[in-house]
Amino acid sequence: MTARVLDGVATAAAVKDELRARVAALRERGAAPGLGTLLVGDDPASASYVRGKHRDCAEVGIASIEATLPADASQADVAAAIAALNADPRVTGFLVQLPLPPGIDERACLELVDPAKDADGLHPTNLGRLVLGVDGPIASPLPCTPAGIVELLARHGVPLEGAHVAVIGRGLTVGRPLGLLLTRRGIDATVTLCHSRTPDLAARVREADVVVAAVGRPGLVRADWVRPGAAVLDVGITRGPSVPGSSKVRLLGDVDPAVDAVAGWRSPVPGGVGPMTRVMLLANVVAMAEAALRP
Ligand SMILES: Nc1nc(=O)c2c([nH]1)NC[C@@H]1CN(c3ccc(C(=O)N[C@@H](CCC(=O)O)C(=O)O)cc3)C=[N+]21
Ligand SMILES: [Mg+2]
Repeated sequence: MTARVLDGVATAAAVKDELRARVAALRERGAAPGLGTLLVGDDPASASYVRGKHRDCAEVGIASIEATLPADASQADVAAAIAALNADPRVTGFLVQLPLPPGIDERACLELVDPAKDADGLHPTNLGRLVLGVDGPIASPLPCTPAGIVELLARHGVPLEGAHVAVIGRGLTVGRPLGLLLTRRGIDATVTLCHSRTPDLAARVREADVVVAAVGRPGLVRADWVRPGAAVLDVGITRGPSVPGSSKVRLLGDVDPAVDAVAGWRSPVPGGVGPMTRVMLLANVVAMAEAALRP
């Protein structure tokens, strides 16, 4: 067997087409959506992700507003930049690119974002709404990677209702909110949320119809861990050694490529969950701009 590909590039393109029409409708009503980004410091991977987000915005007609601060910015500097984005009428949604430099309190910064402009869905109010399972008075933004994973599976016809999902990783942006999303009424998966202290991780993965690996350890999920036919989603991205004779670095996922011989579905790295994460950010910005028009 060779696993079928959960194609994040094609799926994100289809979602973008739908968003383009909604953006055009918003513009006609004088409510042009705008994404703000705050990048602190000069980590090359973070800078490249932020550039990618602005490129995505241009593709669907969303304005983008870039704020940057130097690596030695203080907590007060970051707080002031967040306050400016909260107040900027061009910005209908924004994100603070993570990770922030050492010495900056990430959680404190996330709490300063206006929940109605929280494009990442990581403000405690929005995470709380995810726990409660309600859509608030504003369209509650969902964390982008979990939302992208659910969308990627749905658009390939992989069922979640009644499925047993093993999520590996309990981080703020992926594992923890994904567990909450998958167990919502209407999605109805059963979730085992695994982490670095889970005894016998291989056995937990073997029980799963759907496996999501979000750890950042290359090749962690091995072929003999995977139930034949399972869907395996790879969220890990580790920059490996450069490709010989090229300036390009190899991107390594958390899933051993040998899993392809066993799994029914697999999302690749690159080209799987990453593009879906990016497009769900756009979807949040559009939904928040639409919500801002409602009385
Ligand atoms: N506030 C905040 N929100 C985030 O959503 C956020 C963040 N901070 N910090 C970093 C992580 C990481 N992340 C990725 C998004 C897209 C790709 C992506 O498109 N990856 C390409 C490969 C791109 C490459 O690395 O060369 C792919 O998988 O095909 C990867 C990683 C969002 N994050
Ligand atoms: Mg189990």
